[in-house]
Amino acid sequence: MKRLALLTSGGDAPGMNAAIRAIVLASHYFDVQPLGYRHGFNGLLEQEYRHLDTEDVYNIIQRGGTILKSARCQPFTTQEGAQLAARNLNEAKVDGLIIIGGDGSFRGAEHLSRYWQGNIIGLPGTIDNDINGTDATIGYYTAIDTALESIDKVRDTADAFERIFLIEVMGRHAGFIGLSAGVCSGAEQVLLPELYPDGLPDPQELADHIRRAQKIRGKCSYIMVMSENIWPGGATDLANELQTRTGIECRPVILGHVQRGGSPVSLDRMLASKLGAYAVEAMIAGKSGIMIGERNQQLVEVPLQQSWNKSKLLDPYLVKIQRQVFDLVKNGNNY
Ligand SMILES: Nc1ncnc2c1ncn2[C@@H]1O[C@H](COP(=O)(O)OP(=O)(O)OP(=O)(O)O)[C@@H](O)[C@H]1O
Ligand SMILES: O=P(O)(O)OC[C@H]1O[C@](O)(CO)[C@@H](O)[C@@H]1O
Repeated sequence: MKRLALLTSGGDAPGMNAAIRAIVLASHYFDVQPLGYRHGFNGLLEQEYRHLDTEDVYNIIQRGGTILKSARCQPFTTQEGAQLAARNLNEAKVDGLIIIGGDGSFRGAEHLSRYWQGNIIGLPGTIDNDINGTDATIGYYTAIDTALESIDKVRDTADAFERIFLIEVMGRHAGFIGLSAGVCSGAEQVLLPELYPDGLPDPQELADHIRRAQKIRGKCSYIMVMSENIWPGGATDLANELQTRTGIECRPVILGHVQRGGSPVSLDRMLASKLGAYAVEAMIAGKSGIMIGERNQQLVEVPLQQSWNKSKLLDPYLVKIQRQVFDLVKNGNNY
């Protein structure tokens, strides 16, 4: 292993820079030359890369985003795209490629491996935490805290005005951010894709829950945390629907891309640092076709396909306590 390349792909996530830093420092430590490709898989198609020195990763561990930039790349998904990427990697004399991204990026890794003989290792980097085989993904913990900071603030004003708020968080297909932010903010209701596998939540049930809260507690604040995509038209349309059904004002708040930014929290920096350094060691040991993850504080090597061919499950105990034990409205409690 003489020359190792790395790129960040898909939605950026806080901690990607910490992973880049770990890979670059470990590469230099083990006498391997690191190349950084920019703009995800686009960089492979455009030969947009440069050598990374230790000074390139100085002072980035605390920064959100990714110094290599990230992107989605449709042309890469074709046979011609992957063949071009393979040719370019060979031309740049790259022996191994580390891809930091989500499950889509890992599918891209598999696609590339059909045309390129070099070693490929994935590092789970996405705020969604929807990658099977690792307890957490780089960026997830920061996204929860970012969402929480906003939800706590909304609660203050909701409490003062005794209002109903629907707060939309990220996670198109996965409710990890929604569940964690809901539990940690003491939300009265959480709407997550995993809870409604066969369709939409019943708006009448949701309206009844709000009405019952007010019957038990009197006029009061009420927070519903919902994953994006759970309702057509999102929080705005659902707020309108529930306002019509309850006759009570319901306000939407869409947190959006703020959840992707910011300085990574310590857990994300730690995870990224471990996974990044280990990925280099695994490369040098000749490993390929794997994702490096962490389970029960142990580093694990997971075949890339396993990272997406099985859905990662929400913590069932957390779901249970949120929906049963903590549902004071359903339990008829006025606190
Ligand atoms: N089935 C596939 N075959 C080949 N390449 C793919 C495939 N799926 C995704 N990719 C490549 O990976 C890129 C990133 O994938 P995607 O947009 O799904 O993000 P991701 O890595 O899942 O991250 P996140 O979920 O955090 O946004 C795509 O733009 C595409 O270039
Ligand atoms: O920024 P984009 O391309 O609209 O992607 C948004 C999606 O990316 C994610 O932030 C994951 O990175 C999802 O939670 C969200 O649905």
